[in-house]
Amino acid sequence: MHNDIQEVLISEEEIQAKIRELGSKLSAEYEGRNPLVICVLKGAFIFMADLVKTITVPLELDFMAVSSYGASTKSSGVVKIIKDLDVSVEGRDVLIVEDIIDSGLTLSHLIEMLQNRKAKSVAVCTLFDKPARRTVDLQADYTGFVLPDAFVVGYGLDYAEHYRNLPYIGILKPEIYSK
Ligand SMILES: O=P(O)(O)OC[C@H]1O[C@H](OP(=O)(O)OP(=O)(O)O)[C@H](O)[C@@H]1O
Ligand code: HPA
Ligand SMILES: [Mg+2]
Repeated sequence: MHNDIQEVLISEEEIQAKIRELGSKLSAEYEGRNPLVICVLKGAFIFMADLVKTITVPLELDFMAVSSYGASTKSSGVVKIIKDLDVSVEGRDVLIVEDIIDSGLTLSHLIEMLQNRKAKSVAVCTLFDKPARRTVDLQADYTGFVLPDAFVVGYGLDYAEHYRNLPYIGILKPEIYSK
């Protein structure tokens, strides 16, 4: 285990098993529909890579980079688009892939934007959800794990850009935040 981690919440094996489950649900749902799968960078990059390998229907993918946390454990409330999509979503079945839903601000902003751009359907698949922290009314269509109200890192999730490469989800030692 990484020296800065106090506790592993979800192991690598549990994450991978859950992703296979999500992949088979999504494969059934999107049969014959050629979805456009959108990865919300940076956090969702590992989940996206593992998830699409478990989806068996033809699909296309694209990437968007947004940021609302910066080097903080609290959302700024302002969702900044750092990189927009390369392709049009008009008339497409869009599946947004997120690592985590916390306040819900990032996703509610994205969903509204994709609907304004006339996507045919917009669904959300998130690996982690912290419903206790929601400030807007939002629910994912597919959820991997429900988490307690604690700041977590690993499997794509960062604290000040670190720990994204950990293959599990963990809680940082408190002294790391106060450095
Ligand atoms: O529901 P919310 O409160 O909006 O929080 C969730 C969002 O916050 C994180 O991204 P962040 O802004 O930290 O960017 P990153 O993915 O580049 O780390 C995470 O990856 C989600 O996109
Ligand atoms: O718990 C979290 N960890 C890392 N990034 C985040 N963005 C929203 N919630 C979190
Ligand atoms: Mg972040």
